[in-house]
Amino acid sequence: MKVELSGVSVRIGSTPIVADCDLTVKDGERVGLVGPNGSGKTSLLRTIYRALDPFAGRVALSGDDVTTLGQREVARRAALVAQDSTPDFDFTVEEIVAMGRGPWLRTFESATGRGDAPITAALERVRLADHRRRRLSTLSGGERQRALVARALAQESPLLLLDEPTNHLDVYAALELLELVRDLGRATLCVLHDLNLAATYCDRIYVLHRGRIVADGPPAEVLNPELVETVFGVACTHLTHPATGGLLLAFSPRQTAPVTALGEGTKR
Ligand SMILES: Nc1ncnc2c1ncn2[C@@H]1O[C@H](COP(=O)(O)OP(=O)(O)OP(=O)(O)O)[C@@H](O)[C@H]1O
Repeated sequence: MKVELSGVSVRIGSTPIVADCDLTVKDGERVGLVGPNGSGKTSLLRTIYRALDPFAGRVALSGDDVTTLGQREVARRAALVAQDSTPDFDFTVEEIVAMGRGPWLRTFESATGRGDAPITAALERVRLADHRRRRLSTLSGGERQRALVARALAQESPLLLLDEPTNHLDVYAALELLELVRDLGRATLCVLHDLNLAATYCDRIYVLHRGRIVADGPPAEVLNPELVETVFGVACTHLTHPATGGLLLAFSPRQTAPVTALGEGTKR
C-alpha cells in the first residue's frame, strides 16, 4: 500500500475541514479524489505530505506513519504537483526538474553536478528534453505543467500526488497530461474537477462531500446520477461515448445550490 489514511480528520483552528476519512492507494493504482469547491480535497492531500497534521486518525506512507518520518523521507515517498505551483523565480526547465532530486542529495550537493540521469530521464519522459535550457516563463501552460510533472518524476517517489493538474490547460493539453500520468504506471492520487476526466483516467474514485468521503469505487458506479446530483447540485445523465464506448457524463443545471463544506449552512 503506497498510502493509507484511516479515520483522518482535519481542523484549521477550531473549524472542522474534513472528518473521519479512510482512503488507500495501492501499487500502480490511479485514484481520483473529486468533490465540490471547498469540500476539503486539498486539505486531505496535504495530510499525506505532512503539510498539515491530522487532528485525528493516521496517515501511513509506504507502511509508516508519516508523523514518524522527516520531511526529506516523506519527499522520497511522495511527490506533489500542486495547484498553481509555478515558482516565483524564472528558473530554467532543467533547474526546476533538478529540484526534484533534493530529497536524495546530501547538504550542499548539486543535483546536476552529481550526474543528471534522473533529470534527463524525467525530461525525456515528458518530452521536454529539447526545452531543458528554456525558462519556465517561455513555455506554454501545457509544457509548464509537464515540466512540473518531470520535477515530480525526478523525485523518484513511488507515490505521485496531483492537485488539479489540468487547471488552466486546454482540452488537448489536459488529455495529454493525464495520458502521460496513466502511462507512468505509478501509484497516483489525483484531485480532479472534471468528472469526465476522472471517469476516463482513474481506476477508482473517492467523492468528498462536506468534508466526508461519501463514495468510493469504480467511476461508473460512484459517479451515478443520484450521487452527482446530491454532491454537485447538477442533474446528471449517463451516456456512452460514441467513439470510445466509455462512460460520458452529461450535466444540466438544477435549481438549488448544494451544501459543500463540513459544518456549512445551506448555501454554497
Ligand atoms: N489555511 C486555512 N485557513 C482557514 N480555512 C481554510 C484554510 N485552508 C482551507 N480552509 C478551508 O477549508 C475548506 C476546504 O478547503 P480545501 O482547499 O481543502 O477544499 P478543496 O476541496 O480543495 O477546494 P477547491 O476545489 O476549491 O480547491 C474551505 O472551506 C477552505 O476555506
